[in-house]
Amino acid sequence: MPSATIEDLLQPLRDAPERSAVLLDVDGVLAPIVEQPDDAHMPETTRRPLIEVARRYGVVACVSGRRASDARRIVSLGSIAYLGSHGSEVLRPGTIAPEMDRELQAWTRRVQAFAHDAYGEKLRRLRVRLEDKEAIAALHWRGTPDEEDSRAAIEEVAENAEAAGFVTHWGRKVLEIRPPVRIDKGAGIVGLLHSTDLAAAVYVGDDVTDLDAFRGLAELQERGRLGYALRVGVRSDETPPALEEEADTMVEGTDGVRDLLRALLI
Ligand SMILES: O=P(O)(O)OC[C@H]1O[C@H](O[C@H]2O[C@H](CO)[C@@H](O)[C@H](O)[C@H]2O)[C@H](O)[C@@H](O)[C@@H]1O
Repeated sequence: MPSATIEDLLQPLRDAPERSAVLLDVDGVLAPIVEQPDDAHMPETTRRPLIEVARRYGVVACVSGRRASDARRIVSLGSIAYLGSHGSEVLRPGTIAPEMDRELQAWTRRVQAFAHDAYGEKLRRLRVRLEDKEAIAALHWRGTPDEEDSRAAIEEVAENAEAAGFVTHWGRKVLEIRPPVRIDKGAGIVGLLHSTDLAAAVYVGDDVTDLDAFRGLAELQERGRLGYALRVGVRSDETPPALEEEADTMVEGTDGVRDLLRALLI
């Protein structure tokens, strides 16, 4: 039996667009991975079908590890929702101020103080970059002169962070130092969609944090809020094995995502 094409898998969404949700991760999905997080951008060839998808489908949202406002800056579309800080923040369509999880917000000063102390001479010399996401601090080593040494130095920081009671999370050449509160893209999605009645939804992601989002779709199905769910992984040279295992299908890089958006419009 030939395996189903992406068009076949998207058919339940295309059959009922106004009762379907299109949920997209940002970095590595809509925006190609680049060395400097500030340089990330979404190509115009992806932006065009995304605008049309936002017009046609009932719910369209970006679900990112970045601050919600930062995700919106990159995608630059005001008519859709943004779930930031891995689902802990929501920026609703047309609004300016994001709603942030209060428990998470209460940790901001403690996380920033730890990150300030940890980001010392050694990490600066290795050219590791610190990204301040308020209640989450991220240390990036992509493109540093010695990525191996940088990662080793960051591993020490991770040990200290755990010992100090924070939670650490490894992503694509990035360590996140997080408060010990639940941070989960799946919970964010369930929060956004818990009162809807959706025929179908697709989630597209490229990293381990997106597995929670896959599980969020399953939770909505269990609660009777969602019919058909499609989990799409985006392949790269950094694909975590668990993503391939849990995805219903894989597409090739950000070009594959652009093609998926186009296929939603056929
Ligand atoms: O959930 P996402 O939208 O995929 O966000 C995950 C992280 O994305 C960013 O870091 C990643 O992309 C950078 C730009 O391409 C790249 O330089 C870095 O190596 C990647 O880890 C962002 O900076 C993080 O805050 C997000 O958590």
